[in-house]
Amino acid sequence: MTATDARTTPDATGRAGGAGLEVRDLWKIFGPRADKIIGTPDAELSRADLKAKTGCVVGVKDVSFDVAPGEVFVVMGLSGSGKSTLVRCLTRLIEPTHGTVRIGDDEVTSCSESQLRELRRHQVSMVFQHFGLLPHKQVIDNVAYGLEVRGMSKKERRAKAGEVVDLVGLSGYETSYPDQLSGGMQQRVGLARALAGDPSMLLFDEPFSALDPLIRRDMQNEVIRLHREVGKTMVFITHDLAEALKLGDRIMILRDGEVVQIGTPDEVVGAPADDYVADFTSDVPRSHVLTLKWVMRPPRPDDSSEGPVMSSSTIVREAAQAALASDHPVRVVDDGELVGIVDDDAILRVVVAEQAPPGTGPGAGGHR
Ligand SMILES: Nc1ncnc2c1ncn2[C@@H]1O[C@H](COP(=O)(O)OP(=O)(O)OP(=O)(O)O)[C@@H](O)[C@H]1O
Repeated sequence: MTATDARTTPDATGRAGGAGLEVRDLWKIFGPRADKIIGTPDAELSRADLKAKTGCVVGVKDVSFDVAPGEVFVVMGLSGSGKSTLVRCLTRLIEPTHGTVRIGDDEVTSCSESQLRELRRHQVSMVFQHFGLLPHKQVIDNVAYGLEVRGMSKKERRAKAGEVVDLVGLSGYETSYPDQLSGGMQQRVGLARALAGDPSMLLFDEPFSALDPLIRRDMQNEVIRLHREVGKTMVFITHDLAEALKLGDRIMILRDGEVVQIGTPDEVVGAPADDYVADFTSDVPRSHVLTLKWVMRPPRPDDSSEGPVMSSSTIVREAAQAALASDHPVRVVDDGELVGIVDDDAILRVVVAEQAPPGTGPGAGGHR
């Protein structure tokens, strides 16, 4: 998902698709002498034991991951798992206790204060749950605010803001004030404001959790559409698995500040790393997420060569109709090579499992 659009201008690095992110050995421990804990046996204590012994709380514990330019990377976990702390450490709104963060060519963890300001103004934008709009400014000026801070002329910034207002579907509301807009529309202003400066990365911290379910769905679709149009790298925090599965190219699941699993949606659902992830994913309609890769079997010499041909990344639900309508099993072909066969009953097992009690269907354990 790295499409670009004529409206997108290249970022500071000359790319339109966004910057990559590299996080290594990142820790955030809140409390007294937190930096003395890393590397000692105390660092291995559970969160509760460490708090009891030292008064310190582990927010993020030894987290490493990479996000590719243009990727949508979702960070998911229950309340208190460290999502907000992690995302704030990426631009040092919270100072990490240990570890390195690189965004594009910048090593964030060794930037000076002025370099950090530049990075936050030009490279990385954040969208929060609380929109943080300026109530006395019109939509257009809220969107243009970051450009104003950068010193762009009024004419130029209004022109740029007009473009992104259009991009997020708010044309006609340029002169409205935030309190005249619904929650969903206010969050569109938040999105437009984040996009206005052509950042190479967008960080979303539970931006839609306060919205009604239907509006929330619209906004998720909006993010998918915007991503197709502008192709920015996105790191999206949520505690909602359905949102994570819908938006993420990959998902990182946190528990008590630690990484439990990093994988594509079908990997997280098809091969949960442990019971914690399995519990999370047990209610997911598997046919909506699992791909043929998870249900195919190796080809046999006596298999029919007349079945419908599909790639292993086809979602089971999308394959079901053609597969069940055919008298021959599906031939799974990747790059011209026959890699597997999907029989009707493999499809039915997934579909029927959706009616079964959670956790009892195929794939509820860890098959890979
Ligand atoms: N300033 C702070 N001082 C001490 N502990 C903190 C501080 N900020 C966060 N924590 C603790 O760090 C842990 C991770 O919190 P964090 O807010 O990052 O989790 P979260 O996954 O974002 O949760 P939520 O979804 O509720 O926002 C929690 O145990 C929290 O109590």
